[in-house]
Parts: sequence; structure tokens; C-alpha cells
Amino acid sequence: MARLGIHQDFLQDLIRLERPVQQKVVDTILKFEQTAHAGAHLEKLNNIRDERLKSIRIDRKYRGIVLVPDKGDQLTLLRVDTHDEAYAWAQNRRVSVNVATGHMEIRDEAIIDTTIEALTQVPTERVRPLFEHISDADLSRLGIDDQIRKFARMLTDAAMLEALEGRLPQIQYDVLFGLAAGMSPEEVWNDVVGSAAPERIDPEDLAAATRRMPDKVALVRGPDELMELFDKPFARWRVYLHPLQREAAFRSYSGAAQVTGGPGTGKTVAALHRARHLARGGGRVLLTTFTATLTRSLAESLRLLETDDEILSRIDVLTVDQVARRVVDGDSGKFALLRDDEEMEIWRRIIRRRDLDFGETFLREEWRQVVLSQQITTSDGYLSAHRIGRGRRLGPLQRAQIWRAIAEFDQELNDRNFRTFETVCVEAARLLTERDGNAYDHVIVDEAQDLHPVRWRVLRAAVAEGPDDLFIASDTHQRIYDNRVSLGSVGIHLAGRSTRLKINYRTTAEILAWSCAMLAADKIDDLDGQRVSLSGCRSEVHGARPELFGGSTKSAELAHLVETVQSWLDAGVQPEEIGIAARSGPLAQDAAAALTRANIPASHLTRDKDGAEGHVRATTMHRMKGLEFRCVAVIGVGGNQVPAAGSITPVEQDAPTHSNDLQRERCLLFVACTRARERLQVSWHGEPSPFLNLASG
Ligand SMILES: Nc1ncnc2c1ncn2[C@@H]1O[C@H](COP(=O)(O)OP(=O)(O)OP(=O)(O)O)[C@@H](O)[C@H]1O
Repeated sequence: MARLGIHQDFLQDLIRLERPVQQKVVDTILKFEQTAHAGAHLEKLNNIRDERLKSIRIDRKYRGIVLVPDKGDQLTLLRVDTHDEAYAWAQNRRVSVNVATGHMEIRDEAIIDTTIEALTQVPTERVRPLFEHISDADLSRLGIDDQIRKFARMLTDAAMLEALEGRLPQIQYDVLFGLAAGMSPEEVWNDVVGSAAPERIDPEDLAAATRRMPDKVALVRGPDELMELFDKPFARWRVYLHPLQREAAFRSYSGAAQVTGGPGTGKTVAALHRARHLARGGGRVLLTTFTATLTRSLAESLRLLETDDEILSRIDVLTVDQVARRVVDGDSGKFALLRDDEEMEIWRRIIRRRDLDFGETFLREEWRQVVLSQQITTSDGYLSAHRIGRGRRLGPLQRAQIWRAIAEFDQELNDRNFRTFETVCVEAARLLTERDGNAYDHVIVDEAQDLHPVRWRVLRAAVAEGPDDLFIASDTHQRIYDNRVSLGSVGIHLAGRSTRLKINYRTTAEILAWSCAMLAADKIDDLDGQRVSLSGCRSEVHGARPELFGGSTKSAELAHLVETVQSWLDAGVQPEEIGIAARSGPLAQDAAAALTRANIPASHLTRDKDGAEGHVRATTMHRMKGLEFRCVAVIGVGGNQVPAAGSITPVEQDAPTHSNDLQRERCLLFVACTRARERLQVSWHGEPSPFLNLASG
């Protein structure tokens, strides 16, 4: 029986159609699938360049254009439009197989032919061809076919290429664009084409080409699923998975495995599919991450993916702290959990009592990052400990002083039955290790780059070492807290079981490139200690460049913000599709207040308060993690605010920590900027932040 696949680009068009037309498309697809002889519904088109394009009747007014490959029984719906528009579209198009990627691609052959014809008439003797330095062999290797090569050889500047954007096959356009921008063929291969095609490519075999791109063409499991896709267009990830996402999510691993990749490359999506896959296999699954806000959004997404309550009941979506708390609560009765400010007060008291020459933040971080991280329990252990990443050198006398302060802190917690999240985790890891039987069969960790070693130990102890035990999604370019870990040191060994995702589905190529440039000089390792870079992370969607604005005062900046938000609303963006990020909570609050004063509904998102429906959301850069918006304004990116002075260790006190702090602040700005799907505005008042590349906005 023939089946009809749906091309993603077509879905985007369909979302704009009226509801009754959408319903008729669904009915047509259903009818099509129920008929043994697919050809019964398809009509031949006249005056067509590509005979494999046929038409399907939706109703009196609308037609669909379907690709019918020469062999195979999967047809693909490429477009739905009014009768005349659909026919005009099909008449000019040709579908082909890209010989580098093996994917199906579509071009407006008519306009490319006309352009070549027009360029033939233009005398070019004195102008250098744009791709003079690139050989034919390189162009072919990068998947440029005869027609596009002929066109490319006539170009003398990049604007001529850009004029045909959307008309050339997308990958071939991106290849030429990269070369025109000065990238070498090798760089273009890595960045645009990606990994080599998995098998020998037959340029005539469209059926195989379609199968190779499940993230673009998908079979939908029935009319309900299709209708839901129209309702929730941003939930397309439930159906369209890239082959690498599919592999990461559904593969069986002999031990712990990880998925990495730049922002928006679908790591969370892979983690969600994996959670469902393992739960469907009967396992008890923990899906976890580091903040409650993130678990709320994971739980919501999971409910989009899986509706069967029985399967859902096998998946716990909890922060690591919640897991630890459950274990400890069940075992040791009531205790008081210290708030951050209460903990700092205890450290301050100890410093006063002992007349120490260290600040409370330094002592607390020494305790967290050296003592707890390395599970140090004796003064000798601390005297000989490596203090990697802590910078400031300490002599034996200072170490002895610090150790006594830490012992006093421990004592006070014990005497008063106080705990911090870290000590709860330490206890939970111990209890889980002592217990017979593990809490879970599989643990899946999202945003893993931000977990402290004590939390990793809880996770390690919650699942027995073995096949499919831990699945870790992370991007160390997005580390926004100070927690660094090498997985080996907490008993997690990946042994090369790692998948790197490269296609960004969230952000436009323009926003992504601008944001990635901010981290270009940073040296960043992954959780397994391997150097990683963002090169190769790309987006296939193009849009406006980020806008930059500097105001002379804070009120001028906020006034500009109000204007920008109003212009986005006027263009049809819904208020809840707009996010405002600031380095500090008070500035986010001021932004929400300025918008409200201008009669734009806005709320300030905090730890306990999600934004109201129908409101623009303003929050801190930290809280932006895990969110995404069509339009994002990152505000207050001034020299005095980003990096935040209070978060940077002075260079003269500790140079390595100073540069770690700067990197973390850059990553934070990077995270905020990469939450934008379509539009990004970055603004400041006074001097701009040194992190901003003002030339490239
Ligand atoms: N295969 C896909 N097809 C379409 N959209 C996708 C696909 N995979 C992911 N997306 C969409 O891309 C966006 C980013 O996905 P996701 O949050 O999983 O990325 P991420 O790598 O976890 O991002 P980050 O690291 O920035 O938090 C989401 O809107 C998601 O719906």
C-alpha cells in the first residue's frame, strides 16, 4: 500500500491555511492511505519540467502537489495551494538527489535557467569570477550539480547568488554561500555537508533520498497526529527526527552514552524520545536535570510525546535534588534545609570567630568544589588535594586553617540538624549505594553540563552499571554555573559512546553565527575531557541579522525596548512568544514594568512564578535556559553589567579563576541570545559590554 509522507516545508505553509482546508488535507491523506491503488487520486500535470510531480485534489479550490518517485511506494506531499498557485509552483520545479548528502532537494529550475541565460548576455571579461579559486572537482565533491555549477561559474559577486536564495536547492546554496564567504572547501564540507553520505548515492533514486531525511519527510501515524501538528507547529520534533537524533534516542548501548551539540540541536528532543522508548520497553526511567523550571518544561514536552498514562507512570521527571530529598526523607526523618543566605551567614560567623583572611564565597566554594567534589574527609586528604580550577595558591598553614573552618561548618550543620542540597546529595548517594536494588533501570540527564559532582554521584548510585544505564545530554558551551566535572571521576565511563548533533532547529543561521562568534576564542572541553567546538553547528533557516542598540541612559534603553516589542506585536507575534533577558532580576523586573506602563501585558518570571498567558516574559539570563521564544531582547548588556562585576574574581587575586569566570559570563550571554527563534535584539546603556562584537550586528 502506498503511503504519503509529509515534507516539513509543506507543513509550514499548511499552518497558514484556514482550518476547514487543513481538515480537508487530512481527509485527503486518509483517503489516499485507505485506497489500494494510489494512482486513482493523482492527476498528471501538463507543461511540467519534472514528470514525477503530480497533483492531488483537496477540494474545488485547493490542490496538493505530490512527488511520485519512479520506484518505491512512499509518495511525498510537497505543497498545498490554490489550484493556479499550486500548478505554477509545480511547473517550474525539479526534484533531485544531492550527490554529497544523498538527500532529496527541490529547485526552481525555470528561474535558474532564465538567470543563466541572462548572465550569458553580460560581458564579464574584466571582472573576476566569484569561484575562480575553486576547482570543478571540489564543487562536485560538495554536491554541486551541472546546472548549479554552470550558474556558479557565471557569478562575479555574492549578491548575485543571494538573489536566488530559496530558488536553488538549499544545501547547494549553503555550499556556495560558504565558499563565497571565504570558507575553504574543507570547511564547507565540515560545516555544511556534514558527515559523508552513509552509502553510495544513486542520483536517480528519489525513494532512497527521501528515506535518508526523516527529519524533513515523515510518515504521520494518522489524522489525529497530523491535526495536532497543525495546532502545535513547534512540536514537529515529535515526528521529524534527524537520523542522528533517531540513532541517539533509540539505540541500545552497552553502557553510559551521551549526546552533545550546540544550542537548539535537539538534544532535549533526543532525551525525551529516549525516555519514552525505554519506558515503552518496560523500564523504570528517571528523566532529570538541574532546575525545577527545566523539569516542568520536560514534563510538559513528555506529555506531548506520550499520552499513555501507564507508560508515563514509569517515567519520573525530577531534579537531582528532588531525587536525593526523597531518598533521604524516607530514611532520616525531618531536617531543615538551609537557604543560600543562611548558609552564607554561618560561613561569615566562622570567619569572624577564627579571624580568617578569606571571604565567605571563597570558603563555600572551596568546600563545594574541592572537598565535596573530591569526597575529602580528612585533613591529610585536604592538605594533599589537587585544587584544579581554584587558582589561588594555598600554603600548608592556610590549608590547615581552611580545613578547621570547614570542620566547624560541618559540626554546626550536624549539631543543628541542618542540611544543604549538597549534603543531602552526599547522604542520598551513600544510602542508594548501600541499598539492595536500584531505584531506576535507566537515568536520562538533560543539561548535564551544570551538575555538581555530588549530584552525579546520586545519579550513578540510582542506576546499576550496565547496558543503557545513563544517557547524558549536554553542551559545555552553555555551562552557566561553576560546576565542572570529569565523568570518569564520578564512575561514569562513556568509552566513545557519543553522538554529536549539528543542525540547529531553533535559531536562524544569522542569530546562530553571531552568537557563536562570541565564544570563538574560548577553549572548552566536554564532560569527557575532549576539546569541543561549535564549528559545524548550523541552521538551515535564514532570517534577519541580530539588531544592536545602545542607549545613553537606562530609560532610553527601556524606551527602545518598548518600541521594539511593540513592532514585533504589530507584526503578528503573540506576547508570550516574546522573551526579555537581563543579567539581573531587578532589571528584568524594570523591563516588565516599562512594558506594562506602555499597555503591553508583561510578567516577570521568577523561580516560583511562570509567566501569565498572553504576557511578554521578562527574566534573568540564567532562567532563560530551557526556554525559547520567537523574538528575544537581551537587555542591559553594558560594560558595567555584563560581565557582572560581583561574579568575577579579580585577576590579581586568582588569574585562572578570573578567566573561568569570564568564560562563564560569556556562555551565559550566549545562552540568552540563542533562545531566539526568529529575531534577536541586544541592547545596553552607557558603554557596551566587551563581549559584544559590534561590527557584526
Ligand atoms: N528534528 C527536529 N525537527 C524539528 N524541530 C526540532 C527537531 N529537533 C528539535 N527541534 C526543535 O528545535 C528546538 C530546540 O530543540 P532542543 O530544545 O531539543 O535543543 P537542545 O539541543 O536541547 O537546545 P539547548 O541546548 O539550546 O537547550 C525545539 O524547538 C525543538 O522543538
